[in-house]
Amino acid sequence: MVPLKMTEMWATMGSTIASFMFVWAIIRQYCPYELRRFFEKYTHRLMGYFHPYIRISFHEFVGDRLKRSEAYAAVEAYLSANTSKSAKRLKAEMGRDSSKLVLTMDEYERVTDEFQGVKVWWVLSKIMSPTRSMPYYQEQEKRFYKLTFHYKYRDTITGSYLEHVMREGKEIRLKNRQRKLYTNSPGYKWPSYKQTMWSHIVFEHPATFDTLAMEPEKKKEIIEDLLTFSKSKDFYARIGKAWKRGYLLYGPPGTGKSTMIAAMANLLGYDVYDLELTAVKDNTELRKLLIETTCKSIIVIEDIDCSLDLTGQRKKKSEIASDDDLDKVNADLGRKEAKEDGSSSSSSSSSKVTLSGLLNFIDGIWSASGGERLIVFTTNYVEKLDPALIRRGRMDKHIELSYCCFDGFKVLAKNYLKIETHPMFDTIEKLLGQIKITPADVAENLMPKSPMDDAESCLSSLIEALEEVKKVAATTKVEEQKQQRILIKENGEIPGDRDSRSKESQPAIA
Ligand SMILES: Nc1ncnc2c1ncn2[C@@H]1O[C@H](COP(=O)(O)OP(=O)(O)OP(=O)(O)O)[C@@H](O)[C@H]1O
Ligand SMILES: [Mg+2]
Repeated sequence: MVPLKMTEMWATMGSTIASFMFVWAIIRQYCPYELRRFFEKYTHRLMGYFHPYIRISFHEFVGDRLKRSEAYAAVEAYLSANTSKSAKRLKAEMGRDSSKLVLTMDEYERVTDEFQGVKVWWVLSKIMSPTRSMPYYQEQEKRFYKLTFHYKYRDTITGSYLEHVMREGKEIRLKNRQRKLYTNSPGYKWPSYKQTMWSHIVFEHPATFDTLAMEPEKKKEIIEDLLTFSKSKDFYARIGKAWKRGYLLYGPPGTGKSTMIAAMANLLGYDVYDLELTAVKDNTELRKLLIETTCKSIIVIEDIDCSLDLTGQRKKKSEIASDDDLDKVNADLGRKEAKEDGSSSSSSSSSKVTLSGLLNFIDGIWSASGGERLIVFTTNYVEKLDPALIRRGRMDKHIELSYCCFDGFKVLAKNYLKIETHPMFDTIEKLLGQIKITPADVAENLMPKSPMDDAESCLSSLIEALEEVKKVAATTKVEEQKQQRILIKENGEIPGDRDSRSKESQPAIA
């Protein structure tokens, strides 16, 4: 036999492939679905003998097509983030929240990925398949990602690589999702057929830690604490503790407690559940609300001191007990109330949520479901709260939001006026050292009141306001001293500190 020359060999191979492709194209076009599947099945089997590669498919819809496959969505997110730079044909779609354009690889585009030195290939393909539900024969597109790799790396790819793709893909999806602000407020009554007890809107608060006015070291410490928490899944599992953390934010009105919650949610990419405690019927409903919260969320109870008469419940018991017995009563109270399950309700509110119900909500067995949750309480009067409610372990971190310091002012000046330094800053620093003014008041004075207002006029208006506060505070102090002298003269009585709390929230000389 005369050996074939190279060029002839290539030509023979080329024509064989071309004829095969031609036959395949005719089969695809004209053959019924069953015959095509049959042909495909045996071609794949035949190819398997010569082809040392393994393929794994991730179909978009599995089974009845009602729900998109989680695995497919994770692969899509992973590839969109990791390989969209190398893909040459991309598909652009608005994200589910219609806020930004998402680029994913186009159909039949093939991209390469590398994991621990092993190369793999991904292709987005589609097949036509008949739908069963239709009364007449109809074909529908079924998309799937196909992963190809050499059979030598089977264990690595089916094990750690796919685990890595799923984990990263899920994380990317969580990060890109539209975040939500939930409420259980009665204003948002849910219809009886609705499954969930929470109503929600899109969470779009612009506050960040960069725009928050507070001492830089304190800010840094809080950010680090939050980031450490969000990365500590394994740590919490190891020490046998539910993956959640409690924050108590306290301080006078207008010092940035609510703003900080928004900044926390934006830093970690969490949803926010704003729990209106007075709208919760009883402990059972509170537990239901808790179960319905998802992971990666912040559960907020604002103004916890006003939410329920929690301290009142304890005072009634304490009236019949001596001071020494008080601690014991307090310790037993939780257990008793748990048994009563709401019967010892607060008289001042229609809500039957008890202190023990709330304590259970924070760290009972149910609170562990879901994981990765922050519980944040805010209050203007930390001293009014029951110690059991805010003890470490329940409220792990206590953060005081206080009056505006010079560092805080500089953050506000940068946000509002876009300036980092100005000759008037010295006067402002001196005045801020002498008086107490909230960041909310400083911010209000830095806000331009007309289009003509520039940085200088805003700073002047702030200095005027600070001078005014200083004058009022000085007059108040003189008045108080006069009152004190009169009382001492009349009764020899040294005035107690009963008014000190109301003075706290007033502007005063520091
Ligand atoms: N520390 C801060 N940094 C930046 N802006 C602040 C700060 N504190 C207050 N503000 C401004 O003041 C407004 C009111 O602040 P915020 O609602 O966070 O106060 P709050 O402490 O929650 O008050 P309240 O105790 O009355 O609920 C905010 O919209 C924000 O613009
Ligand atoms: Mg607030």
